[in-house]
Order: sequence, then C-alpha cells, then structure tokens
Amino acid sequence: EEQEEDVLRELRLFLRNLTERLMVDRRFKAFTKPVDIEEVPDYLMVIQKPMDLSTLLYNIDEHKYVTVDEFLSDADLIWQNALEYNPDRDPADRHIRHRACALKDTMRVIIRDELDKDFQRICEEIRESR
Ligand SMILES: Cc1noc(C)c1-c1cc(NS(=O)(=O)c2ccccc2)cc(C(=O)O)c1
Repeated sequence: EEQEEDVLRELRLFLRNLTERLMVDRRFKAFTKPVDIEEVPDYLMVIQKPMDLSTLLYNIDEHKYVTVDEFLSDADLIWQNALEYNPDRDPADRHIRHRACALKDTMRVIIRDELDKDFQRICEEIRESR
C-alpha cells in the first residue's frame, strides 16, 4: 500500500545516492560503464553476468530492488567480475584488483554507516510479503 511505496521510494533514493557517489570517484572509472567488448573481445567468454555502475542506476529506476541485499547481489558482481577476469600478478591486473577491493569496501562502509538497520528490516518484510 502507500506506506510501502514510501519506503521503497526512500530505498531508491539511498541506492541512487550511493551509486552516484561511486560513479564520481576517479578510482572507479573503469566500473562506470559496461566493459567494452570491442576493447576486451574475450570478456563474455569468461564473465557470465557483466555488471557496472550505470546498469545499477538503470535497475534502480526500473524498481528492480526491494531490499539492499538484492542491490548488493548485483553490485558485488562488479568487483567479483574484475577479480575473476584480472587474476594475474602483472601490474595492470593488480591495479584493477586493488580498485575492485576498494569498491567492495567503500560500498559496504557507506551502507553500514548510513543505512538504518530498522529501515533495512522494513524493506525485507515488504519483500517477504510479496
Ligand atoms: C572493468 C574491467 N574489467 O576487466 C577489464 C579488462 C576492465 C577494464 C576495461 C577497460 N576498458 S573499457 O573500454 O572496457 C572501459 C573504459 C572505461 C570505462 C569502462 C570500461 C578499462 C579498464 C581500466 O582499468 O581502465 C578496465
């Protein structure tokens, strides 16, 4: 009902703000849009579920996420894919893995510090009720 829509509207505002703050962080530029298959031709042979920050924003606007955990399932793909596709010891792989780890930690610290636990629980109750 209306109160539930108010809660989900507030969740979308929080998730948009989080995602936009990650998009403007220079460390995360490579994660702002889909990996370019022209630049990285074998990418889809290695990575089954590509994800990037612009796709997260699109999904938020499409009301795909009812809980923070559903958002994190997609958001975690960004850094998990980067670790999987760039596993080698060479400096280029190490550099993108370092940024992937920073993305993972930054996301979780913002959520822990800024998302009310009771609010998260209300979102989960809405998900369970549907
Ligand atoms: C992400 C990712 N996962 O595997 C790899 C490899 C990358 C990745 C891909 C690219 N080139 S790209 O054309 O696909 C692109 C440029 C700008 C924003 C988003 C993608 C650049 C870099 C980089 O470190 O600059 C990294």
